[in-house]
Amino acid sequence: MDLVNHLSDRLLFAVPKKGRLYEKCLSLLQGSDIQFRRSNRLDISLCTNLPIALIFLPAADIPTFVGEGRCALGITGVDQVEESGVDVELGMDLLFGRCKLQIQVPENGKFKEPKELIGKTIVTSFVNLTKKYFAELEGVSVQDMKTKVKFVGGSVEASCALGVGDAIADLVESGETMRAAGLCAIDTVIDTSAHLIVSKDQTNSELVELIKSRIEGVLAAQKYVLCNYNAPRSNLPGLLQLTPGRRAATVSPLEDDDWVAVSAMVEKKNIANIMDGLKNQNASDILTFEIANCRV
Ligand SMILES: Nc1ncnc2c1ncn2[C@@H]1O[C@H](COP(=O)(O)OP(=O)(O)OP(=O)(O)O)[C@@H](O)[C@H]1O
Ligand SMILES: O=P(O)(O)OC[C@H]1O[C@H](OP(=O)(O)OP(=O)(O)O)[C@H](O)[C@@H]1O
Repeated sequence: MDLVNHLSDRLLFAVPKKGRLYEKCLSLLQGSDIQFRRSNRLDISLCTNLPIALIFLPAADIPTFVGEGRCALGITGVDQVEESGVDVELGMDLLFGRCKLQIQVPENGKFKEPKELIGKTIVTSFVNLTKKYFAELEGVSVQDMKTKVKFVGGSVEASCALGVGDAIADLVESGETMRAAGLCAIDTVIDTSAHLIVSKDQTNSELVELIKSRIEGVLAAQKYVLCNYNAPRSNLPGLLQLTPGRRAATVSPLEDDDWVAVSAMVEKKNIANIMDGLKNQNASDILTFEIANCRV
């Protein structure tokens, strides 16, 4: 099929083709019912149920494609957006791919503070962010700074041991890679997480809003459970303080006038404590349900 000729009337949505964000993006697309089949080795997939084409790109290239208006939407890390310096709208924090770009030095080496690295060589995949950081540290423009910033495309953590640089600027999530390489962080350049990014030139706001609303629904379904219980009417004010719901709890009458049924969305991470509190205030038949999907 001549794919390119099928793109003109579709919204182009750039998603990472591999790496740390890939699996989470696929499950977000699945939860949003954006259906597609990805053919082997092909980086463009036409959606079968919406006028969208998914463009699979390296996470680092997505800001450029969206920033230049070639793709209306994209998913990538804020670190990549800041590194590219493009003007895109940060549409939504997707709450995964959370990590920090940090300045790291050999653990038992001579450098303890960022200022001691002025004039030294820093190795990174984030050349622009690292230059900006050191230019600010030196109090000069990027052109006039003394610190040298060297690009490598991956395995940045090996650079100090191999003598390629004095320090590195690299992403840290659990800290395992850094510790295994005998490095420690002495400062954070930027905190990052995956975001939905939106082109300022996009022309299909209706479809963009539909996709945003579906993704918001997937995120809310991950964050909340539905909690149902029966409550003595007299205890309702105290019980509703525990389960106020996202907007408000649903309270329905029961055959027994002294009791009501309550249904509310509750944050998953608090559910055990909330159920204990409901029980202490004489609620009964307390049930919680996973939310498969929702619109919020
Ligand atoms: N350890 C991590 N934990 C969480 N998010 C990360 C981590 N490493 C990278 N990311 C996020 O994922 C984005 C893409 O990084 P990744 O290393 O997967 O890129 P890649 O170069 O496309 O893939 P690969 O490393 O497989 O070649 C980063 O810009 C960052 O936002
Ligand atoms: O703090 P941690 O949980 O150990 O994660 C940090 C590591 O993850 C990223 O690399 P990745 O493994 O994606 O491969 P790369 O080095 O090829 O970029 C990053 O560049 C670090 O090396």
